[in-house]
Amino acid sequence: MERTGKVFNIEKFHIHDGEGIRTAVFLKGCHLQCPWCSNPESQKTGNEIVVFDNLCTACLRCENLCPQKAIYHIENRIRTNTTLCNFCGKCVEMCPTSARQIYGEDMTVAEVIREVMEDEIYYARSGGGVTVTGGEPLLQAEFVQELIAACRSEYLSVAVETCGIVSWDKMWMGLENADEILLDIKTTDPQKTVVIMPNGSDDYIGVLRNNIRKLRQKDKNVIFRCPIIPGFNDTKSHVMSVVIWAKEFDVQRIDLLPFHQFGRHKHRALGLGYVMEDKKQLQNEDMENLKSLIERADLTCIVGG
Ligand SMILES: C[S@@+](CC[C@H](N)C(=O)[O-])C[C@H]1O[C@@H](n2cnc3c(N)ncnc32)[C@H](O)[C@@H]1O
Ligand code: SF4
Ligand code: SF4
Ligand code: SF4
Repeated sequence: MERTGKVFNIEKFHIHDGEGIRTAVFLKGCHLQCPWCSNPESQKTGNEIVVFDNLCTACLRCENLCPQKAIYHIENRIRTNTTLCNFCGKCVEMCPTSARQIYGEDMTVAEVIREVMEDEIYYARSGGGVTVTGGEPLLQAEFVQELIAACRSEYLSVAVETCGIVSWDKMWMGLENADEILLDIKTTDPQKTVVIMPNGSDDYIGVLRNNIRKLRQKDKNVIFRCPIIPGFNDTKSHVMSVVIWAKEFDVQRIDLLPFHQFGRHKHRALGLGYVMEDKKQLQNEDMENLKSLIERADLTCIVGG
C-alpha cells in the first residue's frame, strides 16, 4: 500500500519560509508544545474537529445532519463527541459560516504533488518551490523523504522547517535531499526547555546541538531561525548566544521572526487555552537592534524570514 502522510493544510502563494513563491505543506503532529505556537492544530497526531464559537450562529444544521449523531449543543454552544465522529466532513461542508473545521487528512505523496503542481508556473518564475512544515515534519521523516524525492523529480526546490529535536536518523532521512533547512533555535538555555516540552525535555540542547553539528559536517545549508517571543527569549543575550552557535557551526544566516498571535483563535477552539494574550511583539526599533547584533558579527539576518 502507498505510504500516506498526515497533512493538515496545503497553503498556496506562501511568500515566507524560503525563496520566491512557495506552496507550504503542513504535516500534523508535534512533540513540543510551544505556548505561542501559530499552528496549535498541528500538535496532536490524530485528526481533530473544532468549532469556532465566534463564527457559529447556532443554526443547528450540523447537529441535525450528522450521520453519527456526534454533534450536540449546550446553551447554544455547539460541541462534538469525538469518539462518535468519523471525520466524514459533511458538517464542515454545509456549515454556512465556516465555523467548523477538520484538521488532518491522510494523503499520499502523489496527492500532495498533484496540488503542488497546480502552481508550477510560479515556482520557476519566482525561484520558489515547496516548504515542508507543520507541526514537526520530521516526525514523519519517511513521508518527507518521499515527498522531497517527488519534488526533485519535478525540479522543485524544497525547504524544510524543523525544531531540530528528533533523532539523527530521522533528521537525516528527512533532510538529506532538502535544499534549505530552516532550523528553529527557540532557546539555548537548558532551564527554559521545560516551557516548550513540559512533559520532559531530556537533553533538548544536547540533541539540537548534535543535530546541527552533524548537518554541518555533511555540508548541509542550514539557516537558523529565532522566533522572538516576549518574556521567553526577546533579549540581546539570547540572540548573542545564537550568534555564538552560528560561529561555532559555521552557519551564515540567522533570521528573526517577530512574535504574532495568529494562532490564538485556534488555541481556544481546540480547548488549549492561550497564555500569550497580553504579550506584545517587540517594537521595530528593538527588533532592529537585535538584527544589528547579528549583522555586526558578519552574519546575514532577515527579519520575518
Ligand atoms: C509552526 S512552526 C513549524 C515547524 C517546526 N515545528 C518549528 O517549530 O520550527 C513554523 C515556524 O513558525 C514559528 N512560529 C510559531 N509560532 C509563532 C509565533 N506565535 N510568532 C512567531 N513565529 C512563530 C516557529 O518558530 C517556526 O519558525
Ligand atoms: S452549522 Fe455551523 S453555524 Fe450552524 S450550528 Fe453548526 S457550526 Fe454553528
Ligand atoms: S465530521 Fe461527520 S461524523 Fe464528524 S461531526 Fe461532522 S458530520 Fe458528524
Ligand atoms: S515546535 Fe513548531 S509546531 Fe511544534 S509547538 Fe513549537 S512552534 Fe508549534
